[in-house]
Amino acid sequence: ALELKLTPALVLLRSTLDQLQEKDTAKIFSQPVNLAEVPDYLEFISQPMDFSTMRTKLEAHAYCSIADLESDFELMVSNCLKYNSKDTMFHRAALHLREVGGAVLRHAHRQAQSIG
Ligand SMILES: CC(=O)c1c[nH]c2ccccc12
Repeated sequence: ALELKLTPALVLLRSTLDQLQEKDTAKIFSQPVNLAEVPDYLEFISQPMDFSTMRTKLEAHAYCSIADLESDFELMVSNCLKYNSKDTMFHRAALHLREVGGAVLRHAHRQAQSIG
């Protein structure tokens, strides 16, 4: 109970990130895109993002709000939509993650308001 009182923001950020990552059932967003395997990736994507990087940033207190977490989530999804053509599993997975992730984030914003 004390931990919840002292660091409710961090607890909420962690639980939101966990819920977002659970929706990535194919685990295509778990780790950074492998630049050795995808040598042209940085020709299209200037700022790569993935869930492991988001988790490192969260634990380093780089996120001050749900909105901060949300912008890295949106960056990660839009990178995927940009790099992968429409007829790929990756592109479809990004569209799906954006939809279901949006619901998770809307709920998290409401919870953040109630924490105050
Ligand atoms: C998330 C994403 O775009 C990718 C995740 N794994 C990949 C492998 C090759 C190209 C792109 C990707």
